[in-house]
Amino acid sequence: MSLDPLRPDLVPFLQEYLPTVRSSSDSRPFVTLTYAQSLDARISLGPGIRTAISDMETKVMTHYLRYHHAGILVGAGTALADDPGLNCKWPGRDEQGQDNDEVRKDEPLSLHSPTPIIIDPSQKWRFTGSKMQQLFAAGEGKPPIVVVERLPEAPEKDVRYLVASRDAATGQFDWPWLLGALKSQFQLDSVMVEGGACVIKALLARPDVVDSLVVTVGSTYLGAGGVAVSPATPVKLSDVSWWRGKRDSIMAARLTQQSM
Ligand SMILES: NC(=O)c1ccc[n+]([C@@H]2O[C@H](COP(=O)([O-])OP(=O)(O)OC[C@H]3O[C@@H](n4cnc5c(N)ncnc54)[C@H](O)[C@@H]3O)[C@@H](O)[C@H]2O)c1
Ligand SMILES: Nc1nc(=O)c(N)c(NC[C@H](O)[C@H](O)[C@H](O)COP(=O)(O)O)[nH]1
Repeated sequence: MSLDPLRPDLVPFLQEYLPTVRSSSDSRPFVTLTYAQSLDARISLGPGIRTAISDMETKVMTHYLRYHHAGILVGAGTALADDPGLNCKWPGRDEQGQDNDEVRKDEPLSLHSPTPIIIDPSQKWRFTGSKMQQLFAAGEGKPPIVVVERLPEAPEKDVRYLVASRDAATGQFDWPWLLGALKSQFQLDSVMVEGGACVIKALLARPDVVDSLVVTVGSTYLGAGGVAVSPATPVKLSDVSWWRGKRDSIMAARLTQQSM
């Protein structure tokens, strides 16, 4: 499936939320948390159900964001439910370094696609047979880094593994450690987090590791059976901007450290 051109006003709208070069002494990558939700704050029709919320205009925007990140991270729940490709289909930048829909037609899509990162402690997802593997084989995407609790006895071909530490309090992988390892061991200086619910909820509470938040709001209700993304406690935002498309709107913002 090919994409429509990017709506030009999305370029200035997103500019201040895109990854900036972080100082080499920074221990973690630039992190953008991004997802699409319905008007009733659902991200899918139900657990494990792949649900299109974004329309073409905002889908292109997601690929534009992918173009600007070195890594793209999802939880195992999303990898299993959606079988995502996680590549970048958006064209690229011209010789002047300007974002441009008309360039890069002849380059392989893998060149500017981010590296997929799957958080899969108990290794339920398989690269073998996935859409991601098909894209990699066709030169249209990169192979993944899978974040695991221990190395598998039979590692999958082309997969790189990151063995992660669990946070003593939550039993979950520790985000600052994990992000730091993606930078120090895999040289990823920017990571776009695409979900799903478990990952989004956890990171909405982490202004210490999230630099930008980009939420697409689709003009649809998914109903009470849908998977909600309400964080455990209130979250305050700053630097809020809205973009309005034909059907969807996009909010870009930053999480704040302030208490309510
Ligand atoms: N609308 C959107 O933008 C969007 C985006 C992504 C996913 N989705 C939807 O979300 C649903 C999946 O959500 P979900 O919450 O089940 O899955 P998820 O993708 O958040 O994955 C959850 C799993 O990831 C692992 N995990 C995540 N963080 C971890 C951590 N810190 N430490 C250890 N393990 C960790 C665990 O195995 C956990 O069970 C699907 O229906 C999918 O279609 C929607
Ligand atoms: N922006 C956005 N709008 C949506 O309507 C939707 N369902 C997702 N979901 C994000 C999740 O990561 C999906 O798995 C990927 O969007 C799969 O995308 P690709 O296979 O790479 O095209 N994201």
